[in-house]
Amino acid sequence: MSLSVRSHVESSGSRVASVDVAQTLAEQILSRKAGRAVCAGDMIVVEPDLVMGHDSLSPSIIRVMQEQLGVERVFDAGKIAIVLDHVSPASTVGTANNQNAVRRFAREQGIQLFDVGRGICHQVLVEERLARPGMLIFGSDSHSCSYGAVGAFGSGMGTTDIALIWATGKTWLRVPETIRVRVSGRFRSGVSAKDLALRICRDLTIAGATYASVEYHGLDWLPLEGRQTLASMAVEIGAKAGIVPPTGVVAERLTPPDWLQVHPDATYARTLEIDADRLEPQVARPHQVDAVCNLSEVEGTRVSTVFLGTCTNGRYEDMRAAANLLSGRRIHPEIRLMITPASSQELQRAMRDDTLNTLISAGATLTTPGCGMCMGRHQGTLGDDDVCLSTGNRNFRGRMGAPSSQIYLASPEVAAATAITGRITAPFDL
Ligand SMILES: CC(C)[C@H](C(=O)O)[C@@H](O)C(=O)O
Ligand code: SF4
Repeated sequence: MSLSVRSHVESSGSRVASVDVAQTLAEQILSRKAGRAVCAGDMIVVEPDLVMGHDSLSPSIIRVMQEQLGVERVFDAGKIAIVLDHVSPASTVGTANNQNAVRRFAREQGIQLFDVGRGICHQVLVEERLARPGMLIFGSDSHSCSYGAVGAFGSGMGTTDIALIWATGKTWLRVPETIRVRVSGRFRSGVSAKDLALRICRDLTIAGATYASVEYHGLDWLPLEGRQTLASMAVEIGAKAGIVPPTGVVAERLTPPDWLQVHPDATYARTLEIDADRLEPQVARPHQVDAVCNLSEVEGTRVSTVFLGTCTNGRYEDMRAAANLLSGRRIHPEIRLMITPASSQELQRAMRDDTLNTLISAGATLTTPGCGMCMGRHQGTLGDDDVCLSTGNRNFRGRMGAPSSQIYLASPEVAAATAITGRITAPFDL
């Protein structure tokens, strides 16, 4: 790709590339961070705007930084956030000790810590407006692509890479190619952003966007929570990032920078077209996220547990959608309906109207905001032969507990309908 590039000096004095050719959103964000115009395939060294760590990996990140790299203090405490969300509150002595060590570290270093009960890292960073359009954000969690919901380039990294950023403030990456998903129309009643996310997994498959950035077009009307659902699942198709252009509600809430614009002439490796009008409820069967079919193909499958939660679908609107169906009804007597709000703020929103009361009156069990049973480590771990319908993003074998258990993934609407009948059920069939 040949570029015709102009460079200019911003008032701040830093040299920033401005480009005559159309760039993808990922190229625009990474050009700002690299200080020059970059395109897919370039190797760059960048200084991220924000680096997130959570209770699962922070203990080992701290060890690698201090013991292996020999660096005592983080590069800039103001650019780091730690969230205790994965097994929170702690369920074992080992977890409790690890979390206490992380608390001590955050206090000593002056790092902002979101403690037990505040919520899932990806939800908290958006609520706190720490994640904003145009930012480059890395997190010690594969679903850090979720920050694409607000027009940021978010990506997950492992312990060693995050430890290196905490120590030096820098990291390197290859600028990804971009795959465009172009959505037309709107969802009909009973269909939501989760069905779109699952449809994208079905069409692109788990390896279909390997190392790419995915741009979602045609969704200016989609509310923030729907964008979060969509962006959180970008990693399930192998993507490095998944970015929803910061238009509509996100533009109103977070004022994106002028330089971040969709350019229809940008180079896309591939374009996937989806008609939202014709989308049916989608379900991912065990044990792969792209084993997706129309709900009608698995309708009637017996389940023992329904889980409403996670960074993909644990927000107020998800609980509300479930409450609309559960209002005046009871869940099936052989079903456990576990509800784990994505954050304390989402829980409070559900308390302000009759959402929470409706869910609990229908027989749901409420747990502390956080990841809940998503990874099977507490608050509802599945036993042998349990069959769970989850609003989460992963259905790998044994993820939520026993290796012989099974996980189906679907929307909150399908979760509520299924909790009522005890079998996989479409929301409009009630
Ligand atoms: C524990 C963490 C490292 C993991 C991830 O990276 O995604 C978890 O959040 C998950 O959803 O599987
Ligand atoms: S809610 Fe689930 S998918 Fe999201 S960060 Fe937590 S464990 Fe990972």
